[in-house]
Amino acid sequence: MPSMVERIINAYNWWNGINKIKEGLKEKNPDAIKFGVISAAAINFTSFFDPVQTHQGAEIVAIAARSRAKAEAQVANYKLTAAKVYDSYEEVLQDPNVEAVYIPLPNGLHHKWAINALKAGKHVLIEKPVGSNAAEAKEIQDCARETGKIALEAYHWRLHPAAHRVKEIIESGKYGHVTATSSKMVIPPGAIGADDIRFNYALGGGASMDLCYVVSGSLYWASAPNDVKGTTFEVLEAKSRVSKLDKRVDEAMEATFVIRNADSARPPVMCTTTCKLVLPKFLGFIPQFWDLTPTTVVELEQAKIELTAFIAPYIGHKIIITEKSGKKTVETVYKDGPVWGKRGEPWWTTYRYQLEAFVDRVKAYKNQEPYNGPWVDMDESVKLMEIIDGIYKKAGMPLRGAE
Ligand SMILES: NC(=O)C1=CN([C@@H]2O[C@H](COP(=O)(O)OP(=O)(O)OC[C@H]3O[C@@H](n4cnc5c(N)ncnc54)[C@H](OP(=O)(O)O)[C@@H]3O)[C@@H](O)[C@H]2O)C=CC1
Ligand SMILES: O=C1OC[C@@H](O)[C@H](O)[C@H]1O
Repeated sequence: MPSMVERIINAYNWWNGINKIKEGLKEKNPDAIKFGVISAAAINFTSFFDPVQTHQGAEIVAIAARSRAKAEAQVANYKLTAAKVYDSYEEVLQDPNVEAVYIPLPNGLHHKWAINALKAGKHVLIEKPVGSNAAEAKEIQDCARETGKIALEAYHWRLHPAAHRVKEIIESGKYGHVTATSSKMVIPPGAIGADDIRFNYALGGGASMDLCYVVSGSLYWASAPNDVKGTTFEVLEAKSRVSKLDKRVDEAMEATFVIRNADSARPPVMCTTTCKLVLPKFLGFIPQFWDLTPTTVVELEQAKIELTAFIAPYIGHKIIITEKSGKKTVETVYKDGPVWGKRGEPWWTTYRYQLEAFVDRVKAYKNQEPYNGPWVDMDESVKLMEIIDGIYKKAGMPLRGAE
């Protein structure tokens, strides 16, 4: 059965006439980047197959799942006509035709398979969060450097023009410095089952891991462009609500941390994050059932900027600027923008922008050209995992991958 996210994408494609557009884009370019996919994950269609179907520079040539039948079912269901089915992930990595590997495994397996893929000479697009903890993230970064291959953590929202536009407004200086941020993400009741990987400690489960976008939102707004590495942070408070079945797994987490930039002209930024995989019940009801829109808010000296639906801005978002004077401006951005220039289509999802960036970067690599387009650097991925580790430590919980 399709997941809730897949059903949303299906409805989105139907509404925007994208299935017709896909027909016209079926033919791949001769130099299309050839991808392998390891696992028949539920997210595959939304995050990868769907964008590949509208990108003539990307092609899926291999897939494996722990059971061959599961991989074959995805090939048939999503018409992956060019994909060879293998019996193991390792065989995908050993296929000389595969240039890059998409890794949608449980979080606790990202590190192992990213390193295996890089060592097999493949570029990697790794689902978020990039590893179980910061040490694993750093090892992936080091391995990508050593092998000379490209590694991208799939923080798709960071590659959408709406996020870039908010960052542009912040950095314009018009409203002064950033002083605080708050980001929130809540999973709708019933969207995930009790046996989901998200509740499995050994597989890197936990709300802070799965809903790591809230930390990504904080760091992107708070840090000086091109100097994420230079930022330091201190977690001031972290309150978890843990699973009754495994106290190492956070069902929800509220955290406050301060981010400081190397550039001392920028004041410290107070960040608060809320993430909930499970909403608490009261007398059998969920009182917060309406509180589901993911939002991120940036407080500046002279204004507040809110980006609604920040992890899925393609579905419909608002950039709301409320100045201290009370003046309110609202804008939306679905294509182009300050980082992409003239690029994109109003219907491109965050995953489609992500694929565009990844393919562009691999192409530049193959042509031995520099790549200056939109990206999420591994320095940012490592810093994000350091903050997530810090949140777990402050909450008195073990780091993922530690036990
Ligand atoms: N970018 C985004 O918007 C989203 C990203 N994600 C990320 O994608 C990843 C996968 O999430 P999702 O698709 O929901 O998860 P699924 O459980 O559907 O997929 C995980 C896959 O991992 C494979 N796997 C390998 N070893 C194990 C194991 N020991 N236990 C369980 N599964 C195993 C399974 O593969 P096999 O098919 O080989 O049996 C399974 O299909 C996560 O990292 C998650 O954070 C998830 C949703 C949205
Ligand atoms: O985008 C997302 O929404 C739901 C989450 O459970 C998932 O892992 C995440 O990436």
